[in-house]
Amino acid sequence: MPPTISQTVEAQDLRISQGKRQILCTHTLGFSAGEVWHLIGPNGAGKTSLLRALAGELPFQGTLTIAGCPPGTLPARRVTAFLPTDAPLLDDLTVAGNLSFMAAAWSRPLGPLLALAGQMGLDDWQGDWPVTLSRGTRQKVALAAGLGLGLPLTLLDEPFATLDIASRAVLTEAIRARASGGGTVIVTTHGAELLDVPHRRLEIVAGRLKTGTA
Ligand SMILES: Nc1ncnc2c1ncn2[C@@H]1O[C@H](COP(=O)(O)OP(=O)(O)OP(=O)(O)O)[C@@H](O)[C@H]1O
Repeated sequence: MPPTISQTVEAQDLRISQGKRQILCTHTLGFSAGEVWHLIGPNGAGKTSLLRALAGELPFQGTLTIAGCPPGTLPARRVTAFLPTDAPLLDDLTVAGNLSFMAAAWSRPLGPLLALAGQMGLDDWQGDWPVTLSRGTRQKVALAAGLGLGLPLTLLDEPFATLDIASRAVLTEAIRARASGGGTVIVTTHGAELLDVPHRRLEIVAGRLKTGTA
């Protein structure tokens, strides 16, 4: 089982840049177990950049820790699922192979990944190769894998964007369930998809992160 973590993310004097331009800063920030955060802001505000910094894919200045460890280090990666838009799949494995690989790589049971895949209508696609799938279907595979792992920190970048209506409902429920199970979930959307999920707001305003209630 992944460790239970009460304070999943902590940041102090965090500054994130793209090239030479600082795009985001915050004095202090903390995300705890069981919380869903809706990360919002206009196009280009820095939402993806923040998620990439949390996932260890973008350098930053200041202090940022995931479960007490710097992003990108092995202990932090073991507890983080990052689902970017167009999340990559392993193209030389079938859909079923991708799900099995993810479960094995994270030492997690395969059942929840398969269950979520089934709820998203992927049962008929298990033997297919990712390269033959539509963008939305690929995204479903990635979401089933990422959320099915049940890791302490789940980062979802516009996860609803390519999903059909039925799968949007499945995803909403999976986000709610992940938080109920003690996970921290950070979700970017430009819409009101999280209306039915208890959550807090994390807004980027003029390059600064502001927290609030939904
Ligand atoms: N690889 C890059 N090199 C240079 N600048 C970049 C790069 N990626 C993003 N940026 C810039 O960083 C800023 C923040 O981009 P980011 O993708 O984080 O915004 P976002 O809030 O996720 O936007 P959107 O809602 O459009 O997805 C933008 O001004 C963007 O132009």
